[in-house]
Amino acid sequence: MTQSSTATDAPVLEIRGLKADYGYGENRVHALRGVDLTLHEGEVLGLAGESGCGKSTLVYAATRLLPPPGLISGGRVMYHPRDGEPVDLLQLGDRELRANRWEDTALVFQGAMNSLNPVYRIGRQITDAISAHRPDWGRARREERARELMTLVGIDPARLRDFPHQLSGGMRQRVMIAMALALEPRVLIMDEPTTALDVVMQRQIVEEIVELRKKLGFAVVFITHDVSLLIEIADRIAIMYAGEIVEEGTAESLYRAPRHPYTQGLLRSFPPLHGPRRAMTGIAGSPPDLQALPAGCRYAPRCPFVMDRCRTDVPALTPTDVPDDGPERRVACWLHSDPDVRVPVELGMSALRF
Ligand SMILES: Nc1ncnc2c1ncn2[C@@H]1O[C@H](COP(=O)(O)OP(=O)(O)OP(=O)(O)O)[C@@H](O)[C@H]1O
Repeated sequence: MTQSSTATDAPVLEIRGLKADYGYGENRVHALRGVDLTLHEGEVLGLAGESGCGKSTLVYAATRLLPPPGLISGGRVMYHPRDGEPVDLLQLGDRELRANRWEDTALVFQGAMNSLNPVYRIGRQITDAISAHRPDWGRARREERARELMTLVGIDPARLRDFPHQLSGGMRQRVMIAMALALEPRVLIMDEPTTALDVVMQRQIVEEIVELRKKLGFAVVFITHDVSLLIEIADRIAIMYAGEIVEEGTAESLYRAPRHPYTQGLLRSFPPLHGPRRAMTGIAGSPPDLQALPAGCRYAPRCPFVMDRCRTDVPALTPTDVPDDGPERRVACWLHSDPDVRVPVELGMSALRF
């Protein structure tokens, strides 16, 4: 868990009722089903869930980068600038949106390192990217900034003269992170930024991002399947299932007492990064087909604690019935929102220790 967080209570991004679909008519898939999520200034917010649960769709929709056939079908994404009134990113015109993008919100996506142009030197690619947003900066200033950025992500600035193929995968991904940080954004979105790298390199880069965040104070949305990694690096975690957030809370509280049976299952699917080894049991079954969702709770068919009500009524994401959890801790599960039902034993989660 992050020890010296720079998080504050001030919201930077407030996602409300966000809905997104893929395709039209009968083939339409509701990939986001009304997501509410707030990112606070300076925090690391982790987003976890199995493949296909909508993590990427959520961040691409929230930044208006959702590629066709994706379509936003409802909701608001309020961005709170440093000065001035909040704006709904979904209502901005193209010009305002371009200005917001990258200056305020930067994105490093899965496999970004492969998007460097193979025929240009790294230095040129960084300075070109800077000049697109800072046309008034002279060449010397742009080059100086490029050197600074390379140092920031732990690469010798002499490598600015290299072509992409002369750098390792980890270095290329660092270059992409450097580019994302070029304009000192307030929000850095990272969609599985280290998936294509070996585990040692993954670990190094994740640690560096957390360090940079402390130094520069930006907020991070970090997407991964690996909830154990998030427990180490995130301030808060949101768990997604079938296009919805099903649990949200501080990393510490989610680790100590995961409330949603899906969160419990995810935690048992990844080895903890520290502490004793334990058996990984995973989650039986697979996520539902988004075109044929079960009635009631979407997780009911896989849930070891399923009750009659779960098969008919959809649970809302609400504060839990456990007084110690506080209002920030929310879960969409009848086990925790119905006062007539007792919370099950924590499935031996207390055996998990760092
Ligand atoms: N181009 C597309 N066309 C149709 N449906 C899509 C498309 N992209 C995504 N989807 C649907 O949206 C759902 C959410 O996908 P998304 O990529 O957001 O999930 P994810 O949680 O980020 O998965 P991963 O971890 O594999 O990246 C998927 O289940 C899929 O059915």
